Amino acid sequence: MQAIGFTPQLRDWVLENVDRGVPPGPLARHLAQEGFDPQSAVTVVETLWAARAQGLPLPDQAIAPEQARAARYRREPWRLAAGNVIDAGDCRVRVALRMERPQVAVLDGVLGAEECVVLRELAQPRLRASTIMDTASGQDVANGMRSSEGMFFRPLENELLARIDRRIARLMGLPVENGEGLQVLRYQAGAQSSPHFDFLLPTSAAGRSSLERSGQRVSTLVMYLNEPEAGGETVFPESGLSITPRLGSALYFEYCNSAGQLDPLSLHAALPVLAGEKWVATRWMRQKAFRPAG
Ligand SMILES: O=C(O)CCC(=O)C(=O)O
Ligand SMILES: [Fe+2]
Repeated sequence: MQAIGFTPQLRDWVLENVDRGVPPGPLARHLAQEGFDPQSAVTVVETLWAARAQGLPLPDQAIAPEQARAARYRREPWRLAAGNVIDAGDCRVRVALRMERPQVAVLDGVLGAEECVVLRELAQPRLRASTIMDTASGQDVANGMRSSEGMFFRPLENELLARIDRRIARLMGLPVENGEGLQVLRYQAGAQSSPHFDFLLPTSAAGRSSLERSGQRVSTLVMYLNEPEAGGETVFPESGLSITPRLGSALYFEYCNSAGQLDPLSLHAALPVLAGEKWVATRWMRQKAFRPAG
């Protein structure tokens, strides 16, 4: 492979879109539609995106083969325990599926049916329209990206949460302290969440200060607290993987390796609920102990 050159205009256009939160896959496909060689488009976009997302020096004018190689996400061994059945301390979790890239596992029996009921009941009176962090202002804003309602539990808020926190930490192979407060989301019919990454981008002051306090998010556990009658799958559009919500099961995925590289294939979305409701509880794990803002 030879170095791939690009104009300052192209570079600015890519970076503007990256800073607005547009993922690299769609950006590269857009360039290919505009006549750019498809493979070169992927290399340019992914290398610029990786540098921006990790706050590294940005390539100027051209990308050498070794720069492109260095920027490519290197998958590492699972933080999730090996085997078909994982000892999570107070329960045994069965592995239903493992995928290499994006690094995804589907886990059965993470929560009991009764625990799902109690989490939904505790969360229900505290639900508010979900917010996302606006990449430009760093403010939490209600947004069409996520049409669910949500709430956060405080860490170790009660005995049930403490027990679940310990179980999840053991499962995810990281200390309890690295977990953000458990988030519960309810999607009513029609609600969805658009394709997004769970890791934080240092493109806003709030993103940078959160990264400084607690390090990057490295892995996610989405626990399904009920089963919608239709729709509501969690999908990874770059690989065509779709996970159907099942009561007490969970979707686990990793996207930040020990070098701080971020996996662009971890882009994911929640498809619209077509009938019934969908409830999930999400745990995001950080590189370091989680310290909230303020
Ligand atoms: O609700 C889902 O299926 C996905 C939730 C999600 O992506 C998140 O909470 O970050
Ligand atoms: Fe997510």
